[in-house]
Amino acid sequence: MTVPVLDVNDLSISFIQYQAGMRQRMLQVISDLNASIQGGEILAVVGSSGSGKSLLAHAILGILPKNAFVSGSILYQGQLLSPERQKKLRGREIALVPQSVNYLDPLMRVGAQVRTAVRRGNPPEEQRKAFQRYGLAAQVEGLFPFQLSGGMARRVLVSTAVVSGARLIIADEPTPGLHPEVVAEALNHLRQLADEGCAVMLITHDIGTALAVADQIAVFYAGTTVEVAPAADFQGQGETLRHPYTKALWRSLPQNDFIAIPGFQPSPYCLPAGCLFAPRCVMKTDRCLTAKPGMRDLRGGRVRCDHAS
Ligand SMILES: Nc1ncnc2c1ncn2[C@@H]1O[C@H](COP(=O)(O)OP(=O)(O)OP(=O)(O)O)[C@@H](O)[C@H]1O
Ligand code: NI
Repeated sequence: MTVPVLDVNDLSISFIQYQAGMRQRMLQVISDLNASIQGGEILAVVGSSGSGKSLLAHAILGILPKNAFVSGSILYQGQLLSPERQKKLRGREIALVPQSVNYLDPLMRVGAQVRTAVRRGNPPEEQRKAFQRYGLAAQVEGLFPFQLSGGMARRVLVSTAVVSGARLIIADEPTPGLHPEVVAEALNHLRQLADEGCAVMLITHDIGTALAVADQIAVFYAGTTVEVAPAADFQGQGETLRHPYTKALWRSLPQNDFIAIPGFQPSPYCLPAGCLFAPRCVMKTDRCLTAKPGMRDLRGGRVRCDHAS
């Protein structure tokens, strides 16, 4: 088997919080999270707000806040991603396509910004090649970020990732608020990069977006991975899916049963003792309320549920 470009094993993240009287406590926000991406593959990370998607991206890039305490391991090309290695690879082999144009410097022309990201070759030449590839007219390089439309801004952001020559591309929520054509275009760009051999992590809360381009879907819930499934398993009534949450999420979509899952995702301040989904689960037993299920292989995917079959 080939070595995955990215391999996240049992990642946990806690924040040290100081309370009155110098007391401190650890707030666990990510628990035993797993994810892995091969070159040529798009892994979509799907989960509702607060499930830990952005924290995973920040942990990979090495840009977590200073009070974060991390355990578990993140391997890049089979080797541990130490803080030194993260610093060396960030913006070179590992690139972020950020959420919005706000990540661009508002006072710098976009062509110049993209040129500073070039790691190989002649910067103006590489920048122009990227703009041409993404259908940005030559005069766009002279514009400031506020002069770009939403679609142009996405193309500039993806150009920045491409000129860096990255092997691992992390795209955080590239879609909300964009026109459907722009969304489709942004997703196509990610697909092209994967087809050229990159490993792509697409972070989204929308399963529809994920299914449009991803090979694998990792479903996050309350800071952990409950399931990793091939995209093709999201079909019909969800019979081929593994975790009760994934099945319920799939059936809750408007195009399916459109029935919301009762209850709420627990906050890091009051996580359940056993399975994090147990309080909302129709399959729970007494054991689920006390014992945390591990992640296991099942039918070509992975699941964190003792009852899944
Ligand atoms: N610096 C921090 N200190 C304490 N808790 C934090 C910190 N940053 C994030 N969290 C908590 O960690 C959890 C995961 O946050 P994260 O931003 O990764 O969620 P997300 O899945 O990206 O959500 P969204 O879809 O809204 O972007 C949330 O409960 C959030 O409140
Ligand atoms: Ni986020």
